[in-house]
Amino acid sequence: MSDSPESAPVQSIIPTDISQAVESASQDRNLVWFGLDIGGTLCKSVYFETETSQDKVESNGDTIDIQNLQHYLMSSETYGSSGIRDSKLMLKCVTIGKLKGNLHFMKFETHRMKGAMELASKFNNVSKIVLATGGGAYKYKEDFKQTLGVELIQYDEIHSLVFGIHFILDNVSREIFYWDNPNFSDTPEKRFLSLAPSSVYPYLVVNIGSGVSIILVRSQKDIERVGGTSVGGGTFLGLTSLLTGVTSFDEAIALAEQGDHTKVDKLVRDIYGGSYEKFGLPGTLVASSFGNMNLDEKREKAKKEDLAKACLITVTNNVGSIALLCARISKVERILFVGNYLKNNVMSMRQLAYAVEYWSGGKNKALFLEHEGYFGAVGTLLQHMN
Ligand SMILES: Nc1ncnc2c1ncn2[C@@H]1O[C@H](COP(=O)(O)OP(=O)(O)OP(=O)(O)O)[C@@H](O)[C@H]1O
Ligand SMILES: CC(C)(CO)[C@@H](O)C(=O)NCCC(=O)O
Repeated sequence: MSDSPESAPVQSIIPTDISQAVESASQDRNLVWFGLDIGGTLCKSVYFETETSQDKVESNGDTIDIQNLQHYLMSSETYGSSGIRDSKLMLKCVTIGKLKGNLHFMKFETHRMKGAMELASKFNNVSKIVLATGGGAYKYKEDFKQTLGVELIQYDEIHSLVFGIHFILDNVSREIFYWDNPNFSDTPEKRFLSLAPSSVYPYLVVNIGSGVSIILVRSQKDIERVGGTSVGGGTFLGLTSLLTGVTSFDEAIALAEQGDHTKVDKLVRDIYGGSYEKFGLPGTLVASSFGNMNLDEKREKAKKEDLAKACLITVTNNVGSIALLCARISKVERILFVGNYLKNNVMSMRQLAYAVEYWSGGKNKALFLEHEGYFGAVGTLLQHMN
């Protein structure tokens, strides 16, 4: 089988040369289950701590490594230089396939994959196979085999995402939320919706990762990638780093929180002196992102904070308007925004909520999910175990 994504099947097809390994790992009930979503910026990892692995701890020769692994993962919420565990998202007592257990959510920067593998190599024999999706499931397949002797079983990233969303909606009651009055009050209310997966269809899912994929989901299995844009979370992080010198996403967000993008962007009112009423464009609308930065006097006054905020608004508005166009073309009202760009990024969520509500005349609503970046990784476990 080719490792190229172009030739990837919808679900994993296990090649002959590893089918035996997979078969024996499945029969032997793999001791430790990991689902990875190895993206362009972040590697998301879901660890399924099962009752089975607890049984094995008592009776198996691999006992020490499993206990060490479990202890290593659970005794801290940070690992190495970029790894973190999102302990608040942990799910207790979920059932996947025939197994019950707890789901733990972790992530680290993909460019640190080599270090992560070195770390993993310290826990021998705990897993013969690891389920994986995202571009890195292809890019790092051989490295996993060579370094760890682990077979990466590949699953398609968009199908994994949708399977993961469906499962989480089915298992978590406070998952979907929206922002009430996103632009009219200083502290907009975050409100949860209880929507059964079956009543959420059809919907558009806008996955804001490094780049952005927009998927029309008619049912769990009837999905279509209806759009995308290369201007996504990677663009925000890249441009903000370039313009302000920040070195992390958290720093970029913190800077943007203090900024004023109107010092950088050219607004409708800068051009009209007010609103462009005939076509419903308010004076405060951005007419041209970064459109004031060709002027020396404006450039001198723009602070790093303002530049960071302008980057955030540029990316967010662009994603919002492409999402809305896709929703119109696809004739759907519900738009779910996911992906790690939204992590601790209330500014972008509010902006998306406001833009979607405003430009659709209240017809469309922007919805968000608590497990924002982990659906793909969860989806690999579901596809393999069900
Ligand atoms: N700790 C972090 N480090 C780097 N980027 C972060 C971090 N937290 C949030 N982000 C944002 O999340 C984006 C990556 O999101 P996500 O993990 O959903 O995508 P990805 O899977 O890496 O990308 P793609 O799906 O395009 O391959 C980054 O581009 C950045 O904007
Ligand atoms: C390439 C992927 C699918 C990798 O997850 C993502 O980064 C993406 O959808 N980028 C946008 C590509 C485009 O449609 O222009």
